[in-house]
Amino acid sequence: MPALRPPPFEIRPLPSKGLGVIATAFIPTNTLLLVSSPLLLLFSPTGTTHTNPLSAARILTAYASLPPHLRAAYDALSAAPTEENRVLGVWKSNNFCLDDQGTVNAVFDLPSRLNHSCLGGENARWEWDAGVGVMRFWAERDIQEGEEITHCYHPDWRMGTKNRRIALQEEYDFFCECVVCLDPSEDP
Ligand SMILES: C[S@@+](CC[C@H](N)C(=O)[O-])C[C@H]1O[C@@H](n2cnc3c(N)ncnc32)[C@H](O)[C@@H]1O
Repeated sequence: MPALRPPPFEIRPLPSKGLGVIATAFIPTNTLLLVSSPLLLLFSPTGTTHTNPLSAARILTAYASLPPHLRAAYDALSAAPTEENRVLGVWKSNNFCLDDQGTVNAVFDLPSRLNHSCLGGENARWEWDAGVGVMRFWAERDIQEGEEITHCYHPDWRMGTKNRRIALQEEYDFFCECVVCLDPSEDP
């Protein structure tokens, strides 16, 4: 199934989140939102984790070998503020771990503009098609016009808002302002 053309969303600046993706029309559940090839794809036979990430040297070497148009797209992405090296900052902010073992990691262009929502607040999901080498994003539920399209960066975290925000800050370098964390009725 091809993704909708023109896409039913646009990238806009959002308060406290940088850029984000906003639906420009009603999007029914299970709509294919986008299909994207990696800008930078790295394999790690032993697998990566938060505490055992890819080495800076591997990321920098791979970045240096990118053709100029892919490097420009990579450079345009947002970067984690605590990384001194911007290439590493972009990797930290935007890399997707594409398999359960952490052996395939990649940065994409448009998928990088989707902000995070903690579990229950997200409305999109992705899959990695290793055979074709593309990521596909789908509407997880009906999305209303004007709603932000988000996915859950770390669905395993089922803890109170305070602890989840600390964990997100440690792993992803941002203070979460998602709908779940902003809901005063949520478990603090
Ligand atoms: C993958 S990028 C998402 C797109 C990004 N906002 C941009 O401007 O390109 C991840 C970064 O977006 C911001 N972000 C994502 N989800 C957020 C959230 N729930 N609350 C606050 N900032 C968020 C953080 O700066 C994070 O490092």
